[in-house]
Amino acid sequence: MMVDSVSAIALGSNLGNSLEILEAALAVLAKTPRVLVKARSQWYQTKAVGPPQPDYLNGCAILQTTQPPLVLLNTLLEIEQQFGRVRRGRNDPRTLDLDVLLFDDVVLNKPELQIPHPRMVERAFVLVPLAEIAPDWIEPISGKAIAELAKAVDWSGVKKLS
Ligand SMILES: Nc1ncnc2c1ncn2[C@@H]1O[C@H](COP(=O)(O)OP(=O)(O)OP(=O)(O)O)[C@@H](O)[C@H]1O
Ligand SMILES: Nc1nc2c(c(=O)[nH]1)N=C(CO)CN2
Repeated sequence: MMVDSVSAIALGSNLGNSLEILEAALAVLAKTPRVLVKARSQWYQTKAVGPPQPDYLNGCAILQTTQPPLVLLNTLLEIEQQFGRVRRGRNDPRTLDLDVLLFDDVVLNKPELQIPHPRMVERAFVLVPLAEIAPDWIEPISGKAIAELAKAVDWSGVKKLS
């Protein structure tokens, strides 16, 4: 029997027409077999974390899926490629970045997939949009709710797209 799981994902873009790319990526996800888009946050304009580069647009979505974690990761990587992401170094500008943040209460530590996303708890550009749509979800490593984690980070680089 296939059991549905719930996953939180992060979307980001800082190259090209980011708003169009992010909307199109969500549309592709919504048409993907065995994936339902249950909720989506607003888009946020965020100061780039890491080396100097253009601001990002970031947002989050909640998916219901029967795809296991590694299959979902592959789905996301395929969509990234569809939107022309050229992989350079970590933290380089990108047309589309899709990350798995949470997957039920799974903790996974494979080289190709870490869940929860190890850097999510320190990233306002993830926690602020995620708190909009999943404030009560407990991040299983810290044991803290997303709303609580969001309160603990600096929101100054994150503003709702008007
Ligand atoms: N939770 C996860 N979500 C997405 N990719 C992950 C995750 N955990 C590990 N990875 C691996 O990370 C690889 C590189 O990801 P990517 O280039 O998007 O990193 P990044 O976005 O530059 O950095 P960051 O992970 O800090 O956001 C992916 O190919 C994937 O195998
Ligand atoms: N504001 C912001 N900064 C980043 C982002 C991102 O999505 N938004 N992604 C990064 C690498 O994944 C590095 N820095």
